[in-house]
Amino acid sequence: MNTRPPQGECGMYLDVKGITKSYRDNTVLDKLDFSVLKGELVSLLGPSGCGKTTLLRMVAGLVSADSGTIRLAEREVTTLPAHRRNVSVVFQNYALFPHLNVRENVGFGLSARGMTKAQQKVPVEEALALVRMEQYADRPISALSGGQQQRVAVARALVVAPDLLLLDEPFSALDRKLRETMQVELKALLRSRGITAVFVTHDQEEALAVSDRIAVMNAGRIEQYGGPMDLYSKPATSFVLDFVGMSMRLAGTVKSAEGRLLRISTAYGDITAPGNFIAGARVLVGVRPELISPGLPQGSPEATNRVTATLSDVMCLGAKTLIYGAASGDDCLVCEESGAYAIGLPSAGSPVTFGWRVEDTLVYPAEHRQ
Ligand SMILES: Nc1ncnc2c1ncn2[C@@H]1O[C@H](COP(=O)(O)OP(=O)(O)OP(=O)(O)O)[C@@H](O)[C@H]1O
Repeated sequence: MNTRPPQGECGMYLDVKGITKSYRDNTVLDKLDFSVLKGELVSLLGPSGCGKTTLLRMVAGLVSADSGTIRLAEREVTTLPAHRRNVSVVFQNYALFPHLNVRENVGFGLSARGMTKAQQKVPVEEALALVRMEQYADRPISALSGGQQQRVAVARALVVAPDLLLLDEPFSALDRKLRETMQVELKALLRSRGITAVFVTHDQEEALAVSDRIAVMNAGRIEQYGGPMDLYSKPATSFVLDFVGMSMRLAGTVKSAEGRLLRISTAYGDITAPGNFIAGARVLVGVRPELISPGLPQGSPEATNRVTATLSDVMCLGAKTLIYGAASGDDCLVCEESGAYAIGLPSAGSPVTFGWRVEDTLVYPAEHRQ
């Protein structure tokens, strides 16, 4: 159930404005703006070192900002210490207390708030029930699996009824299958309780799976902030194209520009694309692999692009097959077919044609920040 209020019915629940943070001459966050609506599940996605954890810890009150403001639930919290923000954090390593059992771990935040063991009983049992760990209440932490420890960490975070739940790579220590199960479970749990949460992850599939919106971060700034489909189908920058999902990527030079239609030369042939560049501009052409066919796509020839290369590899991944063409430099020639498409394809070394629609072609300036 989606308990997220429709946009416009409430103001920003978390509102981070103009945040800057430097360590000596290393600017980790650069005049960053970031906001979350009440009930939203948002991911901070980006490569290692881009500043995700620093932003999360700043919202939690564990790191101070050099400048800028943070408002949460209609309160200015910029200089409030962590324990006065009513924010819970689930850390990557769970940070459970090994000398306490499951029940004592979950009740820890309530003890810190002065609640007696008797007063804690009901909320702790409710929190354990939420994560389906009631039967483990008396177990020592050391006798739990990784997934069970993660559930305890979530129960401990939720038992204090936080205004905001922050999760720093919460699934990264789990194997792929368990991670996927936990993503589905946690998303359903947060939705059903209307909890506002911010996840930090460097895993784009995880961000796409769990989030209402994703903020893609690069070098201390947010490159794009939007819904998973928006980011995937309309990446605002070549960095987002690269970081979210796979893509065919070709370096090119604009030969001519007529209205909004560009003619671009690439190492594999000329193509046509919509865009706003002048002749001579160096560009990066991007196309999502599932929009490309090995051979001409359906439709009129004028509406299609076609490049030819030598088939270099075919990877059958079960539900889909990736077909690669030999490419030079940073170029990547790839298309995706559903199912075990490899049967009947020419062998490596044969020529292969990649075809796609003009309107599915994305064009960016060639230079971009790494
Ligand atoms: N206490 C600190 N002192 C000095 N530099 C720091 C400190 N904390 C973080 N940094 C630097 O800030 C930058 C951003 O770190 P941060 O942990 O926020 O990145 P991240 O995007 O979360 O990366 P990862 O995915 O690897 O955790 C890095 O260059 C890091 O070395």
